[in-house]
Amino acid sequence: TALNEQLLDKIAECKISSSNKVTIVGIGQVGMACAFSILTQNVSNEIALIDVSADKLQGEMMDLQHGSNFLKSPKITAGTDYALSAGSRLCVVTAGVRQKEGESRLSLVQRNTDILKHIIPKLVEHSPDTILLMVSNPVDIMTYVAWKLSGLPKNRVIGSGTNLDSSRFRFLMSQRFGVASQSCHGWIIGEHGDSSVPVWSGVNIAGVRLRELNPTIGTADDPEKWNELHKQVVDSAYEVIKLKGYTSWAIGLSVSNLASAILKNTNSVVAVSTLVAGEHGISQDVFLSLPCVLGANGVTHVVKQILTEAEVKQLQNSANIMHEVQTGLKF
Ligand SMILES: NC(=O)c1ccc[n+]([C@@H]2O[C@H](COP(=O)([O-])OP(=O)(O)OC[C@H]3O[C@@H](n4cnc5c(N)ncnc54)[C@H](O)[C@@H]3O)[C@@H](O)[C@H]2O)c1
Ligand SMILES: O=C1N[C@](c2ccsc2)(c2cccc(Nc3ccc(F)cc3)n2)CC(O)=C1Sc1ccccc1Cl
Repeated sequence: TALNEQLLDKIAECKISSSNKVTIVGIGQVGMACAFSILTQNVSNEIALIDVSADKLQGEMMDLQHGSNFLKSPKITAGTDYALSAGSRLCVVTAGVRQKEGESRLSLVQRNTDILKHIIPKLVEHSPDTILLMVSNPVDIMTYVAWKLSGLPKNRVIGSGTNLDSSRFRFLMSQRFGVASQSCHGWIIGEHGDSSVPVWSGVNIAGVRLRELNPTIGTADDPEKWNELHKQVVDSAYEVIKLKGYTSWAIGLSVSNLASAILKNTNSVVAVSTLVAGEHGISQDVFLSLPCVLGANGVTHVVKQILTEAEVKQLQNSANIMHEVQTGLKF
């Protein structure tokens, strides 16, 4: 008899799938950092990789599989066929094309929209109950496009939004105070990237608001120039690109953290891009980041922050810009 039978007494069939399957579409720098973070942090042990380049898929799958001995028996599959994604609890989309030299933002958005037209419907076809987590840029617009293409309810279509912006902000805060980043509380909301909004009134350590200690914080006449912290969040993104050509580790860890909230139903409050129509006087169907309660059913609550008039104005301005770009898109 075969060695297998000599060694093992079969009791029952193995289950095909655990209940924590994650599909990652786009296995570039960001997609693979997401996969690696999710596996090494034991957020999931079932990952499907999907892309357009078959060789890269096979290579990345094999390379990850070879690390199985150091992980919790991961099941890693890879291919160009979306049937591989069937039964996913979460689908992370990092597929996209890079801005060409001198390419306009709108043309990049249309090219990335065209890519999503092929990706989103197939993900939903194979996993109708999935949650979509968009990372591709411009992420707030791509999350809106994914919501329209998927037909999923708004709680199950999420963008990584200002999650990375906020984590960079907290890191910079931790550097200035010499306190762990996880003990530095600060929320960046609104549009991901250059036009994000730091909510200075809420920046605190152990509940002690910096604004109460220094009422000029975040304004131009602050002698300690704390608004530099937000500017550094933006500048450091450009700095990393200049130095290594892309970003991967921080966004990978940020996505792994969001995946953990969803798969473990932790109901964590996180900054993510959600449909903000009805919040802070915004009426358009646009996705921007606010503090959201995130669990197994996606975004179940939005925290109603008390914002200054200036902060609300910035959000409404971003909403108008998003809306304008969205109406210019061909689906
Ligand atoms: N939201 C954020 O905070 C944040 C941070 C960093 C990067 N990003 C964005 O993430 C995206 C990916 O960045 P990257 O550095 O990994 O880029 P990359 O070029 O390294 O990877 C993109 C991947 O998408 C794949 N792809 C292209 N067309 C596809 C299709 N039709 N179907 C499936 N896969 C397809 C490519 O083959 C490639 O592997 C970019 O849009 C980038 O701007 C967002
Ligand atoms: O850390 C990054 N790197 C990117 C990047 C990664 C690979 S190539 C460029 C980056 C860095 C700097 C600018 C920028 N702009 C951009 C705008 C619209 C797009 F569709 C794509 C990119 N993007 C992508 C991105 O979103 C980030 S976070 C980021 C960017 C700008 C300001 C603040 C933050 Cl927190």
